[in-house]
Amino acid sequence: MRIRLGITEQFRGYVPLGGEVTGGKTDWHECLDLQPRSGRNADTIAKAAAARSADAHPLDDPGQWPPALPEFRTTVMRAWDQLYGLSGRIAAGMALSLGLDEHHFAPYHGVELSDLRMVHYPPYNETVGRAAPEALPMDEVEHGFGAHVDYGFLAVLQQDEVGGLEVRNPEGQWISAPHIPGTFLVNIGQMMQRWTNDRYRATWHRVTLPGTVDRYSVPFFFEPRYDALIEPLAVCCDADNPPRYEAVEFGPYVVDLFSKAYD
Ligand SMILES: O=C(O)CCC(=O)C(=O)O
Ligand SMILES: [Fe+2]
Repeated sequence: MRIRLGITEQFRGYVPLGGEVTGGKTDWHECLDLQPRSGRNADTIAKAAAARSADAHPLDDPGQWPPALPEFRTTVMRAWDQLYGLSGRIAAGMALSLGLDEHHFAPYHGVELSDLRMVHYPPYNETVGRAAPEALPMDEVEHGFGAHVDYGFLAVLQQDEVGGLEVRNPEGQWISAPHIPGTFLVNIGQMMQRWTNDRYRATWHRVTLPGTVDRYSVPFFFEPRYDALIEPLAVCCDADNPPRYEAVEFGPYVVDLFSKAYD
């Protein structure tokens, strides 16, 4: 397929059923990752980010779009802009909650690695599994999406009413996170945990194996800039609670994680 993630040399595009592995197990979902032309390795992402002009839309790339759906592009770009704006407002609220200026995180926002993802969980059965592009080993499939934390700043997610998303509470129990009409579910990502020195923990979440109906979800991953240096905030550290994390540059850090997830 022309826009398959693996062949586009981008961390974006179509990922077929069986094409994603979480925690060592093959997941039961397919998805489309819509994100700026960012390149497959740390160097090309950095160059693309530096060269991007202010008036070009982050998703403005003809190679990105399924050719059979001409209106898809306009709709997705509009959704992208709204979700990016909403995420920035949530980040401002989080800054205020930490006693910081509301604009504190603004210099760290970045379009180049942010990602609008459309996920489909087909009904789970042997026939679909055997016919999947990666010919799924059915005895190894345990989840629609295995337990994980998202990498970046935060994720703003919409899901249909089918259900199956679970989050882990501080006691280690998995609790259901059902569809609530008119709301988004917001997951904290790893970088927010590092910034806040564990005051805000990244949300462990997973999706159970689907039943007999299709499930759809649309997470938007709001990520720091490629060159954002993430280190514990002074307001979250003191003599009794010293910094627990080294500083990391987000771009190279996440490119390394992506490479392990898809190759
Ligand atoms: O489908 C969902 O509800 C969750 C998807 C997810 O966790 C992800 O894409 O990182
Ligand atoms: Fe996730």
